[in-house]
Amino acid sequence: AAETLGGIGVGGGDQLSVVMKFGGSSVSSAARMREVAGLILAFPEERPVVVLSAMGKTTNLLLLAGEKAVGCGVIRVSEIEEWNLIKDLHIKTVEELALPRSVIHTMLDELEQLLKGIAMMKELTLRTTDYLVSFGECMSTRIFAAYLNKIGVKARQYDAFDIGFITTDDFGNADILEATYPAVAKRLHGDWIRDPAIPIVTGFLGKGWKSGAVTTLGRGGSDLTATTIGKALGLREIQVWKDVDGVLTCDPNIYPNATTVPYLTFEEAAELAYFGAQVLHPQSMRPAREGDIPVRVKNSYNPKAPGTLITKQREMDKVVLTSIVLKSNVTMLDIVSTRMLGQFGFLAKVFSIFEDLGISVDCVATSEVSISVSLDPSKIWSRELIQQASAPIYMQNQELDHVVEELEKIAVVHLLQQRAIISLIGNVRRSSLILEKAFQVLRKSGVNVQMISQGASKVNMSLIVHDSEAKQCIKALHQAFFEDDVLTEVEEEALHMS
Ligand SMILES: Nc1ncnc2c1ncn2[C@@H]1O[C@H](COP(=O)(O)OP(=O)(O)O)[C@@H](O)[C@H]1O
Ligand SMILES: N[C@@H](CC(=O)OP(=O)(O)O)C(=O)O
Repeated sequence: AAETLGGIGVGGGDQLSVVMKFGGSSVSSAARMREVAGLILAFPEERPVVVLSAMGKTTNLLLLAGEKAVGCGVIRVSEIEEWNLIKDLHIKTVEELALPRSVIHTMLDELEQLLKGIAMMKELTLRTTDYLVSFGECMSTRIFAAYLNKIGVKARQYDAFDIGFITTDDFGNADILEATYPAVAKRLHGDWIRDPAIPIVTGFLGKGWKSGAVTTLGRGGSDLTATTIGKALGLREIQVWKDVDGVLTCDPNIYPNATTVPYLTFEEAAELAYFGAQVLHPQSMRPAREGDIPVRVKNSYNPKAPGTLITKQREMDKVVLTSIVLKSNVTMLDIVSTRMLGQFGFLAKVFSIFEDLGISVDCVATSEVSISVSLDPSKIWSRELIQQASAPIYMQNQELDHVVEELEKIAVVHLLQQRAIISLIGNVRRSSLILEKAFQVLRKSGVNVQMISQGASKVNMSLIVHDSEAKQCIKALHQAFFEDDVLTEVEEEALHMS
């Protein structure tokens, strides 16, 4: 028979049923942690695995503290502003939750030692950076598990790198390896059967299979931790709790009139994330799709809102456009063959150069003798964990110079910077309608589209414009597709035809 712990029914025989992931904004303070505990307890019929990100902006603060430690000297480490903010936030949270300081004391000591080590070595490798940022998730989960136990809800903290999250050794952007699924399932399920307690797992982290060192899954990687656990355990549902009402029709920071998209397919969500919507980690849909486990995006600040439900299929008949996504600071390359190689030899060579340099391409357009590509900004500087906008400009340029140098052996290359990709995620069966409307809007706004990429994906059409015009375009497109009540004739016709 199921015993009840603090309102959550946990019977040893029952399977874990859902994964609930809470992002940094959901657990940014003691008050928020209390609310999150309340949210978990509000579903007493569930047996959740909880995945947490670092509190608030801790990951950014750790990165900045590390950068400062490189240049400040051991003695001044204690004065690093970001280190003090991290320390104060975690100590304050522990105190406000009336927990003993010992919950995070060792972690804070180790973190200070690490910053001193960085200061002493005057260098911060990618491997050390991952170890450094891991303290964020290691602390938030320890605090939250201790709090649940204190209020009588049995919980057990886990570091993902100790329970089978095996990854490649690409520090800062590691990929999860297949061996992770059986290992994580065995550990979490086994512990649950033996001694039921809500697992509280660190998001974002893994263990490199060769190095044995802590790795991170790329910014926002806790979403991927959650879907990986969902697939590993074959759970009923994966919930990702954010600070917005779900996936929205566009980034609310760009245009506040964005509204919630109630349903998405895995494919739509993956494209949306890949093309830059910060709301989901680009790789996070893969395990959910493979395990066919629904993902629900919910707002921890507004739990009553229905959120977004992401599943394998959905009714597409009435769908025209679902969401508009912007990827800024994109670099384009126009590569015109010098005809030293035949056409297929030319294309093969261009892509082998990208492969050799580890550079990902987002959009591609070709003619007989030329090829235009846009380069994924986060991938060009993937070795830089801090978001690309703040990556040192010399580093960006060095990497680009290298690409151009290699390509110039077989082609004339024009580098076009400060471009933006506007991705229209929607029903590609209505591509003519979507493009007609989009081009009408852009023409009225006086914007010239520099490249179009459509066809490879069933749900996405991409337009490249100049960065300086992009936000204005998003606003105008949003108004035309989502705010004009009256369907235009052409839309009605298309809907009738379907
Ligand atoms: N299309 C979109 N839908 C929803 N949120 C978006 C979208 N594009 C960008 N965002 C931003 O993503 C944020 C949520 O993602 P993230 O910060 O990773 O959440 P968390 O840290 O809670 O996991 C939102 O606060 C919003 O500003
Ligand atoms: N803390 C990590 C991982 C993460 O997923 O965070 P969030 O869920 O707050 O986006 C980051 O900031 O990248």
